[in-house]
Amino acid sequence: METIKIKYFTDQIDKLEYIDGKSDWIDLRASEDVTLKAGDFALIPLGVAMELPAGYEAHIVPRSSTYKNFGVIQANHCGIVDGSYCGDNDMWRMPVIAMRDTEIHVNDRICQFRIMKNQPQIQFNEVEKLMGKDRGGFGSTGKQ
Ligand SMILES: O=c1ccn([C@H]2C[C@H](O)[C@@H](COP(=O)(O)OP(=O)(O)OP(=O)(O)O)O2)c(=O)[nH]1
Repeated sequence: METIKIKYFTDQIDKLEYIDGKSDWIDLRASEDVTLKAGDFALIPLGVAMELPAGYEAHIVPRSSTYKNFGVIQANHCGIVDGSYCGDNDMWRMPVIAMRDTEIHVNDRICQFRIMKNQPQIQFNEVEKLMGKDRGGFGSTGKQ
């Protein structure tokens, strides 16, 4: 079990909940009404700031139903919340592009997140040649 210190910027959204059993991703809610025209970009405020456990970051992605329900695509595809994003004003946001005219209402569950362990420290060791066999890529194994 890990503990996350959380600050809510509004009492208009339900508290975040870890639900055991179904999916361990945690839904995030819009903390304001947002009206968008097709093609608009917006940073949807998620109404929370958190201090993650040491050595963790968080990944934010859409819910499976986000596009169907709201007609928006997450502009950065996967949001990365660094552990250092833990100040009193570091509210989480979801960057979106509207594909149709749409309304997102306060307290709508718009995306989801999980925490992930930071990768180990990495140093790059430059070489002239790699000894592995070329694998090919980008369709090299065909279609079927
Ligand atoms: O979908 C996201 C992505 C990021 N963040 C917050 C947390 C993250 O730690 C911070 C900065 O993100 P990142 O470093 O990926 O963005 P940047 O474009 O490099 O901005 P910066 O200049 O703030 O580093 O913004 C969000 O709230 N939602």
